Amino acid sequence: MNLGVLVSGRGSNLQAIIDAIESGKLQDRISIVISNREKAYAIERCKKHSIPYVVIKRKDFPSREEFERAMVDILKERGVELVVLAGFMSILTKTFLSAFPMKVINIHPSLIPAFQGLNAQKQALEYGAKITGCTVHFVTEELDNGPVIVQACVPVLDTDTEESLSERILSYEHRILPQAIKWISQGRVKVEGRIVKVEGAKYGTLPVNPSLEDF
Ligand SMILES: Nc1nc2c(c(=O)[nH]1)N[C@@H](CN(C=O)c1ccc(C(=O)N[C@@H](CCC(=O)O)C(=O)O)cc1)CN2
Ligand SMILES: NCC(=O)N[C@@H]1O[C@H](COP(=O)([O-])[O-])[C@@H](O)[C@H]1O
Repeated sequence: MNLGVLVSGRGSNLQAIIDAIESGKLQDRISIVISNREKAYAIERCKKHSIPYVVIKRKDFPSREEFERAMVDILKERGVELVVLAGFMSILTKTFLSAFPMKVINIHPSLIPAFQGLNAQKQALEYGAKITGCTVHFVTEELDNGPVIVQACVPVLDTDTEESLSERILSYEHRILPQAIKWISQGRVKVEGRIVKVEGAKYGTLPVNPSLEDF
């Protein structure tokens, strides 16, 4: 599958995809990386791994619609079959999503629908949660509440700061995101309304549901 990865920041989830491809665990290829921030460290990762990238900034367009259309045009030109939001910090509208129906996935650092939006890790701490986690879901117009592909539970420690909890969650993000991409690439992810089933995957055992097979 041709992947298009959208980023805004450090790019550690992008790196997890790169590592999975370079190790042979993923047979897919990253056709293009789009960053909406010029100084995103994810861009340095693209340079290091010779991955095509482009910076497309919202402020360079008169409307959100034209911003999104510019991204769609590049992704279509590159023959992208699956769009992966890997720390992409802009809410997508129908303009973008209608161009890739049920072909956009996102990694979110909580067990959605809990703690949607920004700073999910901080929300969990402030709530006093003892368990949080991360989710890979299909992206819909609704924010952080699309059909769930896979979730991982992560404990919250009394001593946790936003940084320590974020790092613990990231260690699972870096596994469930490549795994979700692999399952989609294998054609095993079936969506019926809001229900997602991964054919042949083992459900019901934590901390990851369904159980990972490759990461
Ligand atoms: N239609 C959707 N778009 C996006 C989703 C989604 O589920 N549906 N997921 C997000 C990723 N995300 C959390 O996982 C997220 C990203 C950004 C925001 C947000 O409030 N963005 C602000 C700008 C914030 C900034 O620039 O710092 C905005 O777009 O106005 C919330 C959640 C990706 N898109
Ligand atoms: N609401 C979206 C959101 O909070 N996404 C989160 O941003 C981080 C990006 O890290 P990365 O740039 O190192 O992959 C990740 O923790 C991802 O789950």
